[in-house]
Amino acid sequence: MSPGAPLLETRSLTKEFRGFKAVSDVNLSVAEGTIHALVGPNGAGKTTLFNVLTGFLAPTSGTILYDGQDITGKAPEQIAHLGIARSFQITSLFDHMTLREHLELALASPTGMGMQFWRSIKRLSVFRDPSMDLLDQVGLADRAGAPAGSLAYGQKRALELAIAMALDPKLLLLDEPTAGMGIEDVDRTIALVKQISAGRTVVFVDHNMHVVGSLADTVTVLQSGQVLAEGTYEQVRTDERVITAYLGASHD
Ligand SMILES: Nc1ncnc2c1ncn2[C@@H]1O[C@H](COP(=O)(O)OP(=O)(O)OP(=O)(O)O)[C@@H](O)[C@H]1O
Repeated sequence: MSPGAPLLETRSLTKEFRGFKAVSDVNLSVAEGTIHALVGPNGAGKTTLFNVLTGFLAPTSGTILYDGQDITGKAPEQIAHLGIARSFQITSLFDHMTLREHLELALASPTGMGMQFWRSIKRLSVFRDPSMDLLDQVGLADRAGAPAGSLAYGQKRALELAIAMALDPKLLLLDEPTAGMGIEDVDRTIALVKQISAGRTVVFVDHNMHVVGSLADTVTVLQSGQVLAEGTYEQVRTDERVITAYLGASHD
């Protein structure tokens, strides 16, 4: 695949809920090796689009192409196996498990060992070094033996990023990576996403325009399920249609 070719594409992608089009005729093209932001006022369809892209929801119509392959309608596990990882807006950690155990389990899952977790806990030790590498990448190596429940909020989100990285994904989807963070954690997360995006393609949703402006090569603005505008952050920021959409909607 040539550099800059689309790694992820959607064609006329539509998701209806009882006739209501939450995602409507979306043609998205995410170039390989880029960081691509999805923004839009509340209810624009960003989360629904993420859920469809990752197989958590089946589209009503349209096509999703990943690396030239039609992945429309595939299950989340199948999509994950193709190298697409997703971090969630809502935290999914186990408070009593240590950071290293979270990573060991995540690394074991793609091998199938995760299914036999309780029987094979000793065998998970083969994942100790790679777990430490991942924790190191997100600045949490010194907390490896601590229970996840003891982490501060920003550290929990960093741990979730490390878990998403355990798949060594080609495409990383981040759902509001800075939601609920204070400015220091936001800036640390921006730096972290930049660092882990090397050699990967990243699609993220975020309401924080500082984050979008700092990270995104391309920004797609959604409104009422449709693509309203697309371009660099500077281009969409000054687009009259985008300004009107944001002024006319409540957002956080
Ligand atoms: N399961 C569902 N059933 C019915 N309607 C839904 C469902 N999920 C989402 N919707 C509707 O689809 C529209 C898009 O919602 P979605 O959560 O995708 O927007 P969003 O852009 O992610 O918003 P936010 O920024 O608030 O997270 C909204 O009007 C929402 O009420």
